[in-house]
Amino acid sequence: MIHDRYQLAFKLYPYARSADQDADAPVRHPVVVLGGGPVGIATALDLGLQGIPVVVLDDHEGIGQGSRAICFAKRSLEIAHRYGCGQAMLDKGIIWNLGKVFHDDRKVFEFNLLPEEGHRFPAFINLQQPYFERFLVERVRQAQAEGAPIEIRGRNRVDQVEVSDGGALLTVATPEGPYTIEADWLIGADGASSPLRGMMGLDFDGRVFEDSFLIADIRMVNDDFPTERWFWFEPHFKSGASTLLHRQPDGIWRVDFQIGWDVDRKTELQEENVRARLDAMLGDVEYEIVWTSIYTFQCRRMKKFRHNRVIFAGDAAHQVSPFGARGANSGMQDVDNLGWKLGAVIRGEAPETLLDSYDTERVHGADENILNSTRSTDFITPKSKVSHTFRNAVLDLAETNAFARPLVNSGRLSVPCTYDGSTLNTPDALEGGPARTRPGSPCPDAPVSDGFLLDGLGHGFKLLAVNTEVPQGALPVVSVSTESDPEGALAQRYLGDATTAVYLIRPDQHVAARWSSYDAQAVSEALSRAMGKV
Ligand SMILES: O=C(O)CCc1cccc(O)c1
Repeated sequence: MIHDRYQLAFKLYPYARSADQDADAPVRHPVVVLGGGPVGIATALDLGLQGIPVVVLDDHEGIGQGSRAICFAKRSLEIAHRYGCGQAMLDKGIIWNLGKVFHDDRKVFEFNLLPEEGHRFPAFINLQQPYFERFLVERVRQAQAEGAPIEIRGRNRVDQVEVSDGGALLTVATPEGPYTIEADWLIGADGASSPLRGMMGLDFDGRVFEDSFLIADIRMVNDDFPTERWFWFEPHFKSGASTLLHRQPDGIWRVDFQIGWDVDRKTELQEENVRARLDAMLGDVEYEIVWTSIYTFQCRRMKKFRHNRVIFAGDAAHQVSPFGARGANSGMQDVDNLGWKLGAVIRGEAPETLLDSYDTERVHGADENILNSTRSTDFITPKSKVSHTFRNAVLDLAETNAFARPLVNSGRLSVPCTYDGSTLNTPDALEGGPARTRPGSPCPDAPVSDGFLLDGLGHGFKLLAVNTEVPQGALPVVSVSTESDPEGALAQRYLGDATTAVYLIRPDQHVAARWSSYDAQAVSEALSRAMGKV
């Protein structure tokens, strides 16, 4: 029997009997993904679009209710765009770049997350997680129709895993009884409480935060709040020790109230108690409560994300607080990193050890997210009288003194990390090159003659030639000229003080190497290193 753990927002992959259930012996698949959330489906899309057969197993038949993650960062949209569904997300989402911070009844300061032009995507969109997931699944359906070997099996719950050097044997429960399948590679994208992690006896290291937040998603018409992120420390309306406000599509607003550790959840979630907080905040405004929930959080990660042929991604591997929106967004960066590496290993183009770099690079990313998340949580919820006094002094100072503003931390919002020190990087050889595009960096977008740079980079290794000639050879070349960008964004992001540049770009659009001119031997060595062959 398979019980629902939650209600569905969209039923997208109803149970259907698979031929594997009637096979005499367990059928073997190159990749099995556990979990049909954003990370699992994006992994399937990434691999399926490379032509690698993937089976996704999920114990539900679609996407769970509740808006949950609502802030999707520029990098997630760029990744989704490469998969073919970023524009649909952008069209539905609420675009925002600006954040405002308040203390009591005063505005302390505001910040712009994307203070420069020349990017296809904004710093953030707000979009309910069910929509984000639905766009991914709809793209899977389209890709399947075009021949991508992706299968999503709803109401398939993995109850047992036997891991071996060559992969894993899975026992899968279905409404028609259990069956077994084998996987060369098993991806654990089964969420924060990952049953796979439990079955393998693996655990987390990290910190539990003793505080609770009440989420209320409400439908209201209120143009007094613009499309910005508003964060109040100790708000004058006293609905919580802090309060966060975001606008979502469909006239919905997300309010997070910090309500303390020692709370009775049932009482707090009673409608009259939720309304009391909202009324104090909103005054004489009509609204309808759409969804409420209480969350606590932890900042933690698994020691290792790769366990031979089993690889963990997203919340199954690492968790942070919601502040900074680093949860779902870092999961998308995991997929971006894993997809091309696993594809190259399965095709026999790279050694299996390339996947160790997934571990080191994404552990590095998780540590950066955990550090940021921990710092913002400590600032939002000071743990002693002294730190509370210090925190409020910083807020007071920041109101009139710009130097204090970087110390205010209501959540540092998600940006992709730079893989400094990665063994896949070749030492920087572009004299005068900008720091933001040093080896290991995610490529910033830029305007080019026919649109945006990242569209041209697409998937697969590329050579990016800026103001110079590179012969077509083993790698596709993307040639751009700063003449086509009178505003100078391309030059600023990719040349700095140099006049010409050649970049080796990885399939996840991170810089692997850069030089001032083309040198076939140097490119060939850098490519080998980026494929984990050196
Ligand atoms: O603005 C932020 O820092 C994140 C907002 C957010 C993200 C996910 C859930 C949630 O309740 C708030």
